[in-house]
Order: sequence, then structure tokens, then C-alpha cells
Amino acid sequence: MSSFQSELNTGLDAVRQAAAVCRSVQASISADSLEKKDKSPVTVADFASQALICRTLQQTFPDDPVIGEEGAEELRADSGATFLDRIVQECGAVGVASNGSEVCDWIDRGGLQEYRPRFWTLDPIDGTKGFLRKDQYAISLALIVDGQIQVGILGCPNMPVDESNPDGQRGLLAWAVKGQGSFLQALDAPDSEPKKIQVTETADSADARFCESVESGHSSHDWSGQIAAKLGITREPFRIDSQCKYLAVAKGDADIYLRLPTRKGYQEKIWDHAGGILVVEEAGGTVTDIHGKPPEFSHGPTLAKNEGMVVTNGRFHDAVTSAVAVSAPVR
Ligand SMILES: Nc1ncnc2c1ncn2[C@@H]1O[C@H](COP(=O)(O)OS(=O)(=O)O)[C@@H](OP(=O)(O)O)[C@H]1O
Ligand SMILES: [Mg+2]
Ligand SMILES: [Mg+2]
Ligand SMILES: [Mg+2]
Repeated sequence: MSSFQSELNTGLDAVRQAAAVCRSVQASISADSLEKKDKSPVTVADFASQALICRTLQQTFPDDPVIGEEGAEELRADSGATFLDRIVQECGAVGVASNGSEVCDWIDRGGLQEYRPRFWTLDPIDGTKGFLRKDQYAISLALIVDGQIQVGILGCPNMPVDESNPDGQRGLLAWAVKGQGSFLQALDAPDSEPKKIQVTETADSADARFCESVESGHSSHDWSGQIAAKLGITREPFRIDSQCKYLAVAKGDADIYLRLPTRKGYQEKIWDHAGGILVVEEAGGTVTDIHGKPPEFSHGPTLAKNEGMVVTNGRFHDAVTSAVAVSAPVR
């Protein structure tokens, strides 16, 4: 078997199962709960997704630690009992019988806090705000060995399978193994032939389409507007939640993804990037922070030595980081 095949296959199975839970919970969000700004659906889905993925990783790779976004502390408290019951139910609905204490233990398998030579990183739902809006979100899983991302997986349950038919079938699964390219498959067609994906060939930054966060609190829209003007970009930004932005660049729906700090000192979380970065790089793209530095995955849960992120199809990366450097930070 070629390198990391077992890790890839285990990761894909885990992400598919987590996607099923996320879809089931998202479908239960009512207009009423949106109105009340009730965050419980995302809480239930977030924990269930992390529990199921950590469970699967533990079965196949019992010695691998995981740096995951969530922890079970609040679920173990008496006030967490109602949530825990719902999470157990949701796991049962996808065929995983469990009890509350098992679920908490699976979630806390994701509690590694420091660097190890080999570990997984997991965002069980990236784009929680998009999830609540019934919009885009992603499940992101990556394996990091000696500081290098070796496997990256993005489950995007609401991404249209056919970009030209946004109201048609939804759900994409993308993955990459270092040195082996990036691939895409419909989430609901695990036996279909995976399609190799490639970034765009756009050569002039003025023709580029860039994507950024929906939430201006996560990436400065004013600053990206200045950068776009410097690069001569006239197309409207593509605002989409979560690491679906990485997928948009990797499969050629956009040429650039800008993540521009809204305040000094914010440290990006590794799980918000690792899966997406490898999928873009293996599709031919380039990823650095806003200063042109490669992201460093050897400092625990955050990208402590980096700031923001710049993702491109690789044709004009330096022009973009230069435009970032000469524009005044709006944060
Ligand atoms: N201040 C600040 N700056 C940068 N990033 C932040 C900030 N605050 C939060 N976060 C992280 O943003 C993650 C959501 O990513 P996006 O902004 O791309 O999606 S969205 O537009 O909010 O839906 C989100 O991930 P999830 O919590 O998994 O949704 C956060 O980890
Ligand atoms: Mg996230
Ligand atoms: Mg998350
Ligand atoms: Mg979060």
C-alpha cells in the first residue's frame, strides 16, 4: 500500500460518518430556533462529530494523539446532561451505540495541548456560524508528522456537487496525501471514481476572484477591499463560511483566499487550516501567512509563529503578499 493509505481511508470513513451526524442535526434546525438564536444544534453536532471521529481514529491508531477543537468538560458537568443525552442519541442514529461516559472519553481523546512528532488535528464543525444559518460548513481532519501535513481531509456537506447547479445535489468530500495530488468525490457516492482537482490557471491577479469569511470579525473585509484595489481586482468577493474557501481555491472556483487578522495578537488555530492547506497545495496552489511565511504546525494548537493566511493558485502569490504588506492593516 502506498504511504498513508490506511490513515487516509480511516480518516475518510470517520469524516463521512461525522458528516451524516452534522446533516441530521442541521436538518433539525427550525426557523423558531434560528429566531431564538439557539446555539444548541451546533453544540450537539460539534461534540457528536468530534466524538465519532476520535472514536474511529482510536480504533485504528490507538497511539495517535489528536488536537481537536472541543473538550468534554462542560458535558461532564451536571448542566451538560441534556446535551450529552442528545449526543448519545445522534451517535446512535448513525449506528454507533454508546453511553455518556464513552462519548466524553472519545471527545477528550482530542485534548492534546502540545506538539508531538505525529498527531491528528480536527475541527469537527468549522464555520459554526454557517452551520447555524443552514449554510456552508466543513469537517476538517489532518495528520501531521514531523511538522508536515501528510494527510488532509475536508468534508463539505452543503457544497453543490455541480457548481453550475447550486440547487442540485449537495455534499463534497475532498482529500490529499502529500505528494499524491488532491481528489474530490460526492459525499454520497463513496464508490464513485475520485476526480483529481487542480487550481485555476488565472495568471493576472486583476482577473482573480477572491474568497473570504462571511464574518467580518474573522477576517477584515475593509483591508481585503484595499488589497483587491491594489491588485486591480474588480470582481466581487466570494464570501463563504469555513474551510470550504480552501476547497473553492483547490477546485478552481476561486483564485485567492485571504484571511486578514482583525486584531493584533489573534493566533490562528491549526484545525482551522491544516486540512484545507494540504488540499490546496496538492491541487497546485500556494499557502503562506500574510507575511509570506509558511505555516508552522509545530507549536501546539495554534499557528503561534504566523499571522493570518494568504492562499492563491500560485501564479501571483508574491504580488498578493506584497499588496498585503503595503496596504494599511485595517483591524
Ligand atoms: N477573531 C478571529 N479571527 C480569525 N478567526 C477566528 C476569530 N474568531 C474565531 N475564528 C475562527 O474562525 C473560524 C470560522 O472560519 P470562517 O471565518 O472562515 O467562517 S465563518 O465566516 O465564520 O463562517 C472559527 O472556526 P469554528 O469555531 O470552527 O467555526 C474560529 O475558530
Ligand atoms: Mg474552525
Ligand atoms: Mg469548529
Ligand atoms: Mg469554534
